[in-house]
Amino acid sequence: MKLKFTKMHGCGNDYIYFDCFDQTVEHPESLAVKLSDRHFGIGGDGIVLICPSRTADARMRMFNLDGSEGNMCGNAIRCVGKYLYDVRGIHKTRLSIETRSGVKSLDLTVQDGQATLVQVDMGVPQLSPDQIPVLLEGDKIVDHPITVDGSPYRITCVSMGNPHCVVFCDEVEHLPLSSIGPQFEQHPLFPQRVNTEFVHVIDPHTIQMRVWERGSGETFACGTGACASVVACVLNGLCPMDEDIRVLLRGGTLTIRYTKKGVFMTGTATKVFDGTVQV
Ligand SMILES: N[C@H](CCC[C@H](N)C(=O)O)C(=O)O
Repeated sequence: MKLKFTKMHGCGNDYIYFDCFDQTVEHPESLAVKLSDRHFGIGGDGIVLICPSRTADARMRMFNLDGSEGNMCGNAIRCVGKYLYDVRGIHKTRLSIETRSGVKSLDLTVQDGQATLVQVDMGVPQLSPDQIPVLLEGDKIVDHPITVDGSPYRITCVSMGNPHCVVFCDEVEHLPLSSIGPQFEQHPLFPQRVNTEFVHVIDPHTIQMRVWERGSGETFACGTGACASVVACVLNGLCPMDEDIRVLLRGGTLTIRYTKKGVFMTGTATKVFDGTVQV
């Protein structure tokens, strides 16, 4: 069977997108593993299905590199918004997209008939340990000491519809992420595994972040992770609320604002190419 796809990325966090309005994708879990391979497949951090929805303009499903289904993806949702506007011709600058963690609202900036910048209302972060989930006591987990692979770390935990653990570091460029990332991901404190952000605060309005994603490993950016990092910065008194914070990622920059109403993420969405694949 042949499937049409579009390769898109948000700050270098790249996925293979399938339009499921017109075609059916069977076994997305195994397809994600096969097609994400950067040597034997198309290459990507996973796959995303853009499906019809009864309650929103579209429904999105995302599958990590290992085939596991994520609840939410900040970089993918911006690309889905761009796809709906540019390709499916839904010419509204406010779009709603259904995810496994609820319906999200998007505001598009359009230039020359194409969506360039997308702002997403990412909702209110969840901080209680059972909602993240993390097996620790308390109403929130802020600057909490844990041991990972024999070394001490301090973690702040946030759910942005998916679980995140934020660790503050003096620098992130030289971190051996491929060895410490999996130790966090598989740590027994996180029964559903976890996405881990390593954050260096440059100044109260600028942070640098690297991420080890549950199910995909190190990616060039993580939208939900950037939001979780800014929430963690506010909880630790490192960044202000209600102001734009720039999050510098390996593949670009996202602007995050944490307000009482929720977290707002703004960033680009980029199409790379269209293709057809035999599956
Ligand atoms: N890259 C994504 C997150 C993928 C989530 C996934 N790794 C999980 O929670 O299983 C983002 O931009 O938010």
